Amino acid sequence: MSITTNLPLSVEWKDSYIQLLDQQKLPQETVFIDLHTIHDVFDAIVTLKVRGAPAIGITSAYGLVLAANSYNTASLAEFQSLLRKDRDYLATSRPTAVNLFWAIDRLIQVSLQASSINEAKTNLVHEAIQIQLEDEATCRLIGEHALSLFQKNDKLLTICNAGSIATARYGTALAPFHLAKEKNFPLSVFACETRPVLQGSRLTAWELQQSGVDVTLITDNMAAHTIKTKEISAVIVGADRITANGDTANKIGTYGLAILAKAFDIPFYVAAPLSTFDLSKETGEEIEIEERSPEEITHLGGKQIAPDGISVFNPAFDVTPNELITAIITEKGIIKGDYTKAIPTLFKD
Ligand SMILES: CSC[C@@H](O)[C@@H](O)C(=O)COP(=O)(O)O
Repeated sequence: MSITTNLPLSVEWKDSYIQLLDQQKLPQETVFIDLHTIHDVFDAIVTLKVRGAPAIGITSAYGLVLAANSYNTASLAEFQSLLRKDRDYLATSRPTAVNLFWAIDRLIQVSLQASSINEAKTNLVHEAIQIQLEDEATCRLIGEHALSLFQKNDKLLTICNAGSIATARYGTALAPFHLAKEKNFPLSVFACETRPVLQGSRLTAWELQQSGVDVTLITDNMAAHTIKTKEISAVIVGADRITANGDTANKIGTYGLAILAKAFDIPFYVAAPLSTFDLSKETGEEIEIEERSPEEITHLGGKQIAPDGISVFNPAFDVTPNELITAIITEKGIIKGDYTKAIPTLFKD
């Protein structure tokens, strides 16, 4: 597999601990932090030091490995029960991205199949590494499929950071840009800054600039004007959870872009791995939307920008209804039309 970018890995297993790219410090500083306990992992997820659905999944899987390696019990049943408790603890870190639950449940299954504690510990670390390796291959395939939808010199619009640092590598919505660079295929992208915590300006602008991709930063309220005046050909976004009917939760602001895409009659694409689908939920109504602290809105860079005591509503995600989604791009190919019928075909071998 060829590697397109020199971007650092956002998550790396270092035999006895996790090395994490601190995404809160970007773009000013490229700082790595070491996570030694499941509590370090919980804190890193809650404080967005690691964010992006697949990266949260990978990190939480390694978090369970850290937990498992710390248990001091001779009983396999007790080991499994401790791991289940720690799984439940990590599950309370952030509710919306299903990749978190998907990854930690994979590790629980592995622990239940083991016949000794040593076997469980070995298999758990192998499974976590496997999740990360699979995600890299998956994201590259998503990038190839996405690129097949674009023409030379297309200008796209995106929001948040669904990039290399939100995944094992390449990203989902940003994968076609990394691949286009590798293939000398001219593409450009406008990145919405993504209030309130600026994943677009801090992370996407940084990541694509590092990779030499033609990226232009705009504020979120410039999207309609930009689509019109810059002749944007399509919008492409990532996803945190896709339900059985194709409704898609992603970063707050995504729904608005989907409505704009319809108004301008341009395609609206969602790029996501199969690990982001939640077939236990029929529609987006059932997705829990994380609400985060008011300070993310009332403060910017540590400075207060709103009056004391103001009421704040701070949902971190919104749900785009399936009828606004032109196609969903996955590692298994591109689906469109009746998602309730198309999505199950992705899960057939
Ligand atoms: C490939 S990442 C896809 C999504 O997780 C991404 O678009 C997103 O909404 C991330 O939100 P965040 O709050 O930064 O974790």
